[in-house]
Amino acid sequence: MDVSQPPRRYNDKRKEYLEWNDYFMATAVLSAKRSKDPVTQVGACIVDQKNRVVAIGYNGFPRNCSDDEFPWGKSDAKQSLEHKYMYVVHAEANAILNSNCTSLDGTRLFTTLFPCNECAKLIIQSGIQQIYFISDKYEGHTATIASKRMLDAAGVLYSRHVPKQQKILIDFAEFLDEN
Ligand SMILES: Nc1ccn([C@H]2C[C@H](O)[C@@H](COP(=O)(O)O)O2)c(=O)n1
Repeated sequence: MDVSQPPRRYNDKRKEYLEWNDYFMATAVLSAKRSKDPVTQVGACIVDQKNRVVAIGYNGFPRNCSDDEFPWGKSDAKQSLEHKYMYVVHAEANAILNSNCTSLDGTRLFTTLFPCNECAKLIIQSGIQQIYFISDKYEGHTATIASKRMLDAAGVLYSRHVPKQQKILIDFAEFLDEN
């Protein structure tokens, strides 16, 4: 073998890189891993027209509202002060609030769960133009019907993300000192 020339494989572009949309949705999934919700962990990632990540968020209680004091339970009593829905900030809302840019006009939102009606209001008002989602588990629920009604009226596109790579492993050891 001609040792002066590295094996061909090191001369060519790596081929197993993440496609853009898988990269952005994986960022949303990773963000969801920060959620303390025992039932549903949601992550969101907002991307601008130059494929820059400008915001990420996950579902959780507001700042200074302790995850160990506020309730993570859920009950049928919609107005109960003892269930999470009264307090949790949705992942999409957190992403919008966390954005590091002055305007979200023309951006895309990658979210692990289809936005509810309250998030749809924020998405529309913030100028987000397209939504990619993984789960629509609340399809047919009132909040989702209202969400889609507003998104359709406002011309915000939404579609289910179809991953090129079904699984992405994060193994920190892979980045240890080169062997
Ligand atoms: N579009 C949404 C909808 C819900 N969430 C959050 C709110 C809760 O923490 C959780 C849902 O809990 P479940 O009803 O499944 O027990 O997901 C969100 O972040 N974005």
